[in-house]
Amino acid sequence: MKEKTGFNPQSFAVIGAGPVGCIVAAFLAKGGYDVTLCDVIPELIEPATTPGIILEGAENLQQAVTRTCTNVDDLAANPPDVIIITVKATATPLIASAIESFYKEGMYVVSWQNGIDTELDIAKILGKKPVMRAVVNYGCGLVNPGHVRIPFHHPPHYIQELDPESAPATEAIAEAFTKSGLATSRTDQIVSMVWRKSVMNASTNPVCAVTDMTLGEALTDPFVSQAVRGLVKECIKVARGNEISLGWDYYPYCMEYMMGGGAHKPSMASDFAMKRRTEIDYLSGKIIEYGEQAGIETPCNTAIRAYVKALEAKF
Ligand SMILES: NC(=O)C1=CN([C@@H]2O[C@H](COP(=O)(O)OP(=O)(O)OC[C@H]3O[C@@H](n4cnc5c(N)ncnc54)[C@H](OP(=O)(O)O)[C@@H]3O)[C@@H](O)[C@H]2O)C=CC1
Ligand SMILES: CC(C)(CO)C(=O)C(=O)O
Repeated sequence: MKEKTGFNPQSFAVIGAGPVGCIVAAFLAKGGYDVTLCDVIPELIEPATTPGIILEGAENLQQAVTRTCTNVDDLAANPPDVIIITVKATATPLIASAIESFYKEGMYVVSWQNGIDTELDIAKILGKKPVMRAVVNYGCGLVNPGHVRIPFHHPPHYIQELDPESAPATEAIAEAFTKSGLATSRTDQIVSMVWRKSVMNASTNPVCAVTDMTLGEALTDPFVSQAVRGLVKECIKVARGNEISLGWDYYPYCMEYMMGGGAHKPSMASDFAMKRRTEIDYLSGKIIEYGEQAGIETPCNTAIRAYVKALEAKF
């Protein structure tokens, strides 16, 4: 069952019971898989077994998971075939370290997150072989613990392994997701896919966080929308400077995708509302870092990162 060519995942652990993790856990459980949902906050996982996770909006479903736990170390007793990481990017290294204590050959770990290079944080600890990166194409928020509102869902989601030898396992995991109702495709262009999503996140998440605006409001406000467009153009320059292909039609695609977000407040706005650390280092921070690498100035990203960091410091 765990051989390279015959990987057939049956058990999944989802780490993080925020809206993104609840969606993954509910779909995989509906697909008939053994699903453990893990979160450090007991109240967030409590409803996941009874009455079950509730999804509403672009997807409508009520589904119980197999079990829950409050500590990644609890997974050691019965290690799952696949671990899906659905926490904010800043928590990834800590989780990878916890997984290391019970990791064994044949287990796979997926970064189902936003942000640039999150998968490298995992690979630094576990090596490349078990690590996969995904690009998530839904917008969501928690109404209550275990109750998720999904304003939009644009399948498919994308996934790729870091080590080419793990490609058959990626195919098997994508198939399990797809069979469960979350259409997911294996790609060999994950870096481009991550950047296509991250340019949107870097251009809107911090702006919506500091202005407390929805995507629709930020993109239609005469002044704020100029800031967003400036960020998008700067991020595109940085991608090009690093020879990362976004596709010839990227600018209109990206503006349309973000406008389609309408009344959704990006996840960084929820972080501000809850006074939590944000993913700014994995969005604007990475754009600035890659800009420096290619000799491209990034004044828009540098400014928005400064505002987010200054406000974050007050939490
Ligand atoms: N919300 C959205 O619309 C979308 C979000 N994304 C991305 O998906 C990822 C997850 O997002 P989201 O669900 O909004 O995140 P949330 O922060 O709402 O949920 C993550 C949960 O994981 C918990 N957690 C943190 N560390 C651990 C740990 N060591 N063990 C167990 N649980 C832990 C967090 O607790 P605590 O709060 O205490 O840290 C939190 O409850 C992010 O990268 C986000 O950018 C992608 C697409 C859409
Ligand atoms: C806004 C959205 C849904 C897509 O850009 C997102 O990824 C987030 O909320 O972090």
